[in-house]
Amino acid sequence: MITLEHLTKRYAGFTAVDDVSFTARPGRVTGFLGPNGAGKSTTMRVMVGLTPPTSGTATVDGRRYAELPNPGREVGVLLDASAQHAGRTGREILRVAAATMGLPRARVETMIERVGLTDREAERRVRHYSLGMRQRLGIATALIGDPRVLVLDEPANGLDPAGIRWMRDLLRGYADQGGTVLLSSHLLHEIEVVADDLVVIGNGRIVAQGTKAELLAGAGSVVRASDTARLVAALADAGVEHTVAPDGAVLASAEAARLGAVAFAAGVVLTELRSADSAGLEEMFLELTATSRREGVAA
Ligand SMILES: Nc1ncnc2c1ncn2[C@@H]1O[C@H](COP(=O)(O)OP(=O)(O)OP(=O)(O)O)[C@@H](O)[C@H]1O
Repeated sequence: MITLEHLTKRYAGFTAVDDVSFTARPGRVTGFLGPNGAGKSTTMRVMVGLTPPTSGTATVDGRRYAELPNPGREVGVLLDASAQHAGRTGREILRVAAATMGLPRARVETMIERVGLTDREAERRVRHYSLGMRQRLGIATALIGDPRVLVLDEPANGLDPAGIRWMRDLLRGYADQGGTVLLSSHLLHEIEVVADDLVVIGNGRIVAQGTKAELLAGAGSVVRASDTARLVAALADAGVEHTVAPDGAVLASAEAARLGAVAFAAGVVLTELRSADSAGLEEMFLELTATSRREGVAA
C-alpha cells in the first residue's frame, strides 16, 4: 500500500504539489490523473525518494522509500524511460539491476521475454531504442525484483495500440495477484480502462478521488427528449444541474432513475436515458482541473 499524507513540494515559492493525501491499495490499479504540469511526476518523485518533500510524508507499507533495505524488491519504479543509460544494451541494464538486487541472472532473460523484447533488441544499445522499446525495458526493470508495489509515470507513452493493450493486461494481472499499482497519465481514456480507483490532480491539488464506479456515477447521465426545451425546463424546476449539447443531448448531474422520475412527472417523453460514463467523466475531469487554483504561485 502507498500512503501519502499532506504531501507538499515547493520550488522557490512555487507550489508544485499542494497538501496531497491519498492511498493506493493492494489488489487495485490506482490511476493518477491530471493535465500537464499538474504535479503527478513531482508527487511520484517524492514517493520514491528522488525529491525531498517540503512537508508531509509518502510511505510504502508504512516506511519511507529511503528506509527500504532493498527498494527494488519492494517497489518497482518507472519514471522516465529515457533516463536509462544510453550506452548500455537493454540486457546489460537488466543485469546491473539484477545484480544490485541480488537476483539470479536467469531473471534477466525471463524479464526480456516477459516484456516482449527480442533477443536482438536486448543486445542493442539503449540509445538506438524506440520510445516504446524503452518503456518495455523500463517495465522490465521495474518488475525484475518481483515487487509488491509499482509506481509508473505515464507508462503507455510511446507504446503502439498493441503495446498499450499488453501494458493494461500486465498491470491488471499484477493487481489481480495482490499487487499495488499506481500509474499516472494525462489521458483519461488511457487510465479508465484499467484503473479501479482514480485520483485526479489539478494545479498541485487533489480535486477528486474515489473508485472509478463512484466517480462515474457522479459524472451524471445523458438524457434526450423529443422536446428538449420542455426537458430543460423540467430539469431546471427540479434543481438538476445540466448542460445542453448542440445536438440536443443533455448532460445532467443526476442518476438516470431521478431524471426518469423528473421527466415522467413533467410529462416529458424521453428518447434516450443513460449513464454519462466516460463522456461525463471527461467533462468532469476537464472542469475540475481547469477550475482548481493553487496557492503560493510565484508572482
Ligand atoms: N525542479 C523543479 N523546479 C521548479 N519547478 C519544477 C521542478 N520540477 C517540477 N516543477 C514544476 O512543478 C509543476 C508540476 O510538474 P510535474 O512534472 O510534476 O507535472 P506533471 O503532472 O507530471 O505533468 P506532465 O503530465 O506534463 O508530465 C510544473 O509546473 C513544473 O514546471
